[in-house]
Amino acid sequence: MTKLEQTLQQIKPLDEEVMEKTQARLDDLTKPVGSLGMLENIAKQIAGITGSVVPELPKKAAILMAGDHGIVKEGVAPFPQEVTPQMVLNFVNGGAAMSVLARHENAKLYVVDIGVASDLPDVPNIIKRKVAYGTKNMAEGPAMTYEEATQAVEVGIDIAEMVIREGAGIIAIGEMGIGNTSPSSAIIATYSNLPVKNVVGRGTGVDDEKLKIKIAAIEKALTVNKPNPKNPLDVLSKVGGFEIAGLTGVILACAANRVPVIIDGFISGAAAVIAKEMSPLAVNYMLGSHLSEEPGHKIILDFLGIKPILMMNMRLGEGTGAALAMNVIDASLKILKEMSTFSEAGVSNKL
Ligand SMILES: Cc1cc2ncn([C@H]3O[C@H](COP(=O)(O)O)[C@@H](O)[C@H]3O)c2cc1C
Ligand SMILES: O=C(O)c1cccnc1
Repeated sequence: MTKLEQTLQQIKPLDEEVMEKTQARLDDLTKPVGSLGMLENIAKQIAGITGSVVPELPKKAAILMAGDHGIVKEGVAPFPQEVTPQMVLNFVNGGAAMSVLARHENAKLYVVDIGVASDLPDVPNIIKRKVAYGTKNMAEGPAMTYEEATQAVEVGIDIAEMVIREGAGIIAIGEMGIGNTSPSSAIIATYSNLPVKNVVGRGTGVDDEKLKIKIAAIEKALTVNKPNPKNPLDVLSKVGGFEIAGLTGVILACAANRVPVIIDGFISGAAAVIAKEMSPLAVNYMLGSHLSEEPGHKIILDFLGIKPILMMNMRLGEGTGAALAMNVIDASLKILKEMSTFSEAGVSNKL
């Protein structure tokens, strides 16, 4: 059995019995039943994931995967491709938005080169697991081979398992890759059955003219490759990306190891769509972090059936929304653990 097959087999439903006990405790805390809304749902979900009625605050980590995209040759992105490796260095040097927010949340940031188109310097803290030097131009043919896509998913599984072994109890996912809103849009178009123009957005800020070029390039990629939605690896290899595939692996490994995984924005969401198609049970292990400004993100969250915690008008990626949501998730676990029950506090319950 391959590592991917093994991981898929290991994914089990949430622990319903534990969740019932957690719900009973939540209902016994000094507040009207359900009045803490999503804070209660999050705590209950994490109880069901971890199998602990009152989970401890988990050690936090973030995994950021970086890869490049052949489709940039079509002119789909306003920034040049060299920004991908430049930002990888910025992440490990501590100056990127995600570096700041991961520090703010006390989450260890793991930065992985899974498919950057150039060689990165030998500096500490870049995890080098390059599958290839960027994807091929999907407007002309498949972005990756089937084997490369499988390998990238398995790199994601490896990295997540390493991070979990190092003690992480919750993992935020993020990405960096100039052009990656295009493969993400292609994935969403495939699974939503909506026209490309309805799922695509401006990414890092294409103007009206470039938006037309972007839509045409994605439409061409779908026509040329005819990804088969029944086979998520086929979709991933034909119109995906290395960092997207890696994040799919991270999500699946989190689900297999009963670790909550926080989904970031549009691109992380596309990875989550593939993970759901590979294992519908994996969705139970996902927490939605925020609603991105990228219009297709709502379509993704609806497809996954998960709710965003925050609305911050953000559209950056990197895992920034997922990191920020950690604050709320910690708060939900503190509510479950630290609030008094009616009897403990001597507060009269509902008549
Ligand atoms: C400086 C910079 C930092 C970023 N951090 C994340 N992204 C985000 O923008 C890219 C996707 O948008 P598009 O498809 O339009 O290229 C990804 O790298 C994503 O993570 C960035 C983009 C830039 C330019
Ligand atoms: O929502 C995201 O993740 C996003 C949106 C635009 C550009 N980069 C990332």
